[in-house]
Amino acid sequence: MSLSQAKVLIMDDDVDVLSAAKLLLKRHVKQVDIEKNPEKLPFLITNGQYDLVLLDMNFTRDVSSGREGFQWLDRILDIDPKLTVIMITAYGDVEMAVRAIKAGATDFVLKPWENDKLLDTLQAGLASKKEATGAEKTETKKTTDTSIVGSSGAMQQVMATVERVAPTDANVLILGENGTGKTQLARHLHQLSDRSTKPFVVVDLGALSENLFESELFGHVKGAFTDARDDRAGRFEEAQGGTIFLDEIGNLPLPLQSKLLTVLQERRVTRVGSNKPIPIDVRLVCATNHEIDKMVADRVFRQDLLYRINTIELNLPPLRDRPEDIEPLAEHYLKQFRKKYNRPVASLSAALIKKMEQYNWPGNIRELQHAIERAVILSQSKALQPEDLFLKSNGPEPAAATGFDLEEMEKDLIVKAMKRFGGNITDAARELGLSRAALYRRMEKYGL
Ligand SMILES: Nc1ncnc2c1ncn2[C@@H]1O[C@H](COP(=O)(O)OP(=O)(O)OP(=O)(O)O)[C@@H](O)[C@H]1O
Repeated sequence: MSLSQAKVLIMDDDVDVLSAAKLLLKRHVKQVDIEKNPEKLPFLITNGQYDLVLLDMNFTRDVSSGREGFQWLDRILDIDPKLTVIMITAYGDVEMAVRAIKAGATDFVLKPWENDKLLDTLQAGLASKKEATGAEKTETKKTTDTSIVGSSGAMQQVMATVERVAPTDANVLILGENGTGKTQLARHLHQLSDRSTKPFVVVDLGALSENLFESELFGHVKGAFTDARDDRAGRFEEAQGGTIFLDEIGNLPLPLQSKLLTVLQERRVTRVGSNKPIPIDVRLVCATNHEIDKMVADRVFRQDLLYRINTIELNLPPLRDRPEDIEPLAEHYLKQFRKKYNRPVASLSAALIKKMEQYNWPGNIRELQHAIERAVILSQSKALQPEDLFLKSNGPEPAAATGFDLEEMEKDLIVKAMKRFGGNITDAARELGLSRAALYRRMEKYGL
């Protein structure tokens, strides 16, 4: 849809913003209405009379968190999921803009805006929403992407082993730091196996409370404990014929380690509260980011269980040890997120690739994925630039930063407040609980 055909609603509690936007837009769109009170939103959009809503993130009642803006965004998309919603955010609030787009907003504009930029954003928003709704129908059937990106020497070795062992029923233990791709590799292994048409069941043992472990893994019968209102199959039974992936196996408490060992030896599970064993046919893949050998030496992990689960051991190296994989992974995510968020970013600049290769990626592939997602959402250029990529600082924190330096903290707060309010001294001072003069004095002191 072209902008000149669009009916637009602007929702902001600042009347100056409303009148400035209306003045600009009425020359470019078919209809423009303004509204100050967000409570009227549901009523206004229920009849589907608007093509686009320009929505403020920060209503006065909730100036800094944007929470109210998010609530209204949710509400709008509940009523009309196809509506194009463009968020208005204050300068310095990009974090919130990123969250809003992930939550379903089409795009955002920063306040104060440049008129041409605002018109471009609205036009692009209207065009992209249409494409997205068309694509939606074909996406629904899409299965999880199990491809493994990366062809460094280390990954080639891992992949060669995976291809060899996938068709067998050998138990596999995958070792690696958080975010190195252990779950992804387990999925891939399952896809390559003869069990690929059967279930792949993931159990995150790190996220289960200790008293739930047993019934989650092995199931329970009605009345086995207070909350057991019905018979329930455990995850092993769910995985029947397929693969069960036990993530964070290092978290399994010792008593359950012996139960798991028995299940693996006998290939049968017994639901909690029952005495009837059920035969199971599952392939077991486990993973951990703990030093499992050390856990055995410390007697917190049973050696005989380790022997059972690590018939084949795969080591996924951290990303910093395979820098050759960084660029292909970044390209992979660039394509994925460009499509998902309908962004015009086409490539990675050479300077950005260099910056990524020099970084140590403590969060590994997951961190890289999030960094590219954020950069794609925020970037204004065709090629992603180093400044588009927000990274935690390299290496450990300097020793001084571990203490509390009051002056540093004060300076930091002032910088943040000034950013948030786009350099507006009055607003920043109010947020900091200072008079304007006191804020000026401090800014001078810190050379800001
Ligand atoms: N080789 C790869 N190619 C493409 N994407 C990958 C690859 N490895 C991992 N990913 C993606 O990176 C993210 C993190 O991977 P995954 O969850 O498999 O890591 P993990 O090691 O299991 O993490 P954790 O230790 O926190 O459980 C996922 O979104 C996954 O799809």
